Order: sequence, then C-alpha cells, then structure tokens
Amino acid sequence: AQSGEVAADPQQYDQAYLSPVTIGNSELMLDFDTGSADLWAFSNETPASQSQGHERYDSATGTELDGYSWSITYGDQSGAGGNVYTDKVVVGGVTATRQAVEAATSVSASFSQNIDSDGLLGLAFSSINTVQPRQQTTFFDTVRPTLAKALFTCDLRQGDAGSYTFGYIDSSKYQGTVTYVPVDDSQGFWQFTAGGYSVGGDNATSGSVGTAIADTGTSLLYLPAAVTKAYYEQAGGRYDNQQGGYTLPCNGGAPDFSVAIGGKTFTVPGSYIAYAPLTTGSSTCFGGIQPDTGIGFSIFGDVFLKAVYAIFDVSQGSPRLGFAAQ
Ligand SMILES: C[C@H](Cc1ccc(C(C)(C)C)cc1)[C@H](NN)c1nnnn1Cc1ccc2c(c1)OCO2
Repeated sequence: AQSGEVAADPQQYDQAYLSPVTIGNSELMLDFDTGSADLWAFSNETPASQSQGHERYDSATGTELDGYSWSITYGDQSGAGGNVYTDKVVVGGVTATRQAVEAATSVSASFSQNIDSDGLLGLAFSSINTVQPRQQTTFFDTVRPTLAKALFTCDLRQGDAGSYTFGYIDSSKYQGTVTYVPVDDSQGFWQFTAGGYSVGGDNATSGSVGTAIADTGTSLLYLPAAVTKAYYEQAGGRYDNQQGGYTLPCNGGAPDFSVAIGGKTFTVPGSYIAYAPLTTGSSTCFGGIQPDTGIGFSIFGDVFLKAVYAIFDVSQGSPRLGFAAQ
C-alpha cells in the first residue's frame, strides 16, 4: 500500500501554497486545491505569451485522450482550458500510473502572472471534474484504492512550509484530539456545517456560521456578512469599496476569531487576519476574513486551515473532515 508526504511552500502573504509534482518527465509546482477537481498544468501547448516564467508539462510523455477537452472557471473569475492526456503522476512518492493530466492551451491573466504556480491539482470530489466527454478522476481518487488509508491530510503554516500527506495521519502534527464532522459531497466540495463563533476570545458565542467548505485553494476565510461585520466592529476595520473588501490596522491588535466545529472550538489568531498591507509599507491591511456574499456558502480557506491540522477522510464509507488544533 502507498503513502507519502509532500511539502506545501507558501507564496508571499501565504496567498497560495505550492507543492512539487512529477508528471511524466516534468517537475512542476502545483497549487493543491480541495475546492476544485481538475489536475491541470501549463504545457508545451500553452502559448509562449501566456507561459513566461512557468515550468511546463511536456505532453510528449503522455497518451492523448482523443477528442477530450476541459474548461474551468474559478470563483474569482480566473480560468483555463485545453486538452487531456494520461500520464504517470508522482506526489511525495505516491504514484498514479495513468492519471488524467489536463494540458492548458489557454489560461487567464491571473494564472500567467502568478509565476510560482504551474497549475492546480484538484482534491475536491471527482463529480465536479470538467473533462468532456467523459469526466476524469482526481489524483486522490485515482490512487485511493492503493493507499494504506483512504485519506489525505493538510498541515498549512503561517509563513512557513507545511505539508500534505496521502494515506496516513501524522499525529506529531497536531495537539489534543481530532474532531470529525460529516461531509455533504453533493456539490462536489468538502462541505460541512460550522457552528457558533466568537471574536477576541469573549465566550459569548453568537449565531452560527452555517454551511462551509474546506478549501486549500482559496487564500482567505469567507464568512456570512453578519459574522464578518461583527468581527470588524471589534477589530476596528471598515469596508473599503475601493479595495472591494474589509481593511483593518496592521498594527497587531486584531482580535482572534473562534468557531465551533463538531462541538470543538478552533481559533484563528488575529495576526492571520491582518492579512497583508494594502501596499508595501502601508499600516492598513487587507482583512483575512471577508464576506461570503454571492458565493452560496462560507469558504474556510488558508487563513483558517493554517490554524488547524485537517484530515480529508473517505475511509469510513461516507466522507468526513477531521480537525485538530495545530
Ligand atoms: C479561487 C480558487 C481557485 C484559484 C486558485 C489559485 C489561483 C491563482 C494561482 C491565480 C492565484 C486562481 C484561482 C478557489 N479554489 N477552490 C476557487 N475555485 N472556484 N471557486 N473558488 C473559491 C472562491 C469562490 C468565490 C470567490 C473566491 C474564491 O474569491 C472571491 O470570490
């Protein structure tokens, strides 16, 4: 049975975390994304004008799926599309011998500009993979039958290298016990229900957050507008129309944010929420908590996930998420 571990290296401000993946003879840095289900990469088929600075997958090592294509648009309006091959993919020593690899023939500007990322490795459920005419499986679904345990874990860190493991749980990476909650995979996401919240450690847990997804591919923590408003009232932040989000002082006074999941409280340090200065040297920061207005659910992205050890587990038949304090 297979198991393995791969590093997750943070970009500036932890905007995304990148992990080394070998596809055929190419070694690329991919953004592991539990909120999407396509494994795609810049390739020899991506126009040079769009792929400056990126490592590219050389599809010569793959077997083309004739007549297959893919096209994806992400929630931030970025997107990509192209052709499909099968090839050998290795992540942290775990090997998928015939994995669907989606070679980009076109990518949007934000992907061209983010030169650290050579593509995405989707870890949501394969039911939302975009390959036509026949949907393909994610790397995790492809290797799942060969894994020691049918699960993967995520240990993201603030401004430091973290890791993903496949097939095992590393108990040295968390403290205390793991709290498991059921996952509703009907929309293809690792979707769960989050409970009451509190700002700045005052135990008055107020309302409840509600439906949320665990999404390593999203930088920030998107919460209901009312919860976000309550947070920034205490944090001394304000909604800045020009920035298109809440901003707050960078000066280290931001209160912690706590949320109950499965009856256990998990806390995001205020320092994670003073996310990044608006411009270099500015004393005003863009907020790491933003409203989930228009998205349809809350998104527990990297700002939350770097405060916990997360276990994405399908070993019990129905999927579940495990969280433990780091
Ligand atoms: C945005 C990422 C997908 C992505 C990742 C990285 C990148 C760059 C490399 C160029 C930095 C672009 C895109 C997310 N992944 N599950 C995603 N994919 N589809 N929805 N989401 C989450 C969402 C949904 C809605 C929203 C949002 C976010 O930000 C603002 O409104």
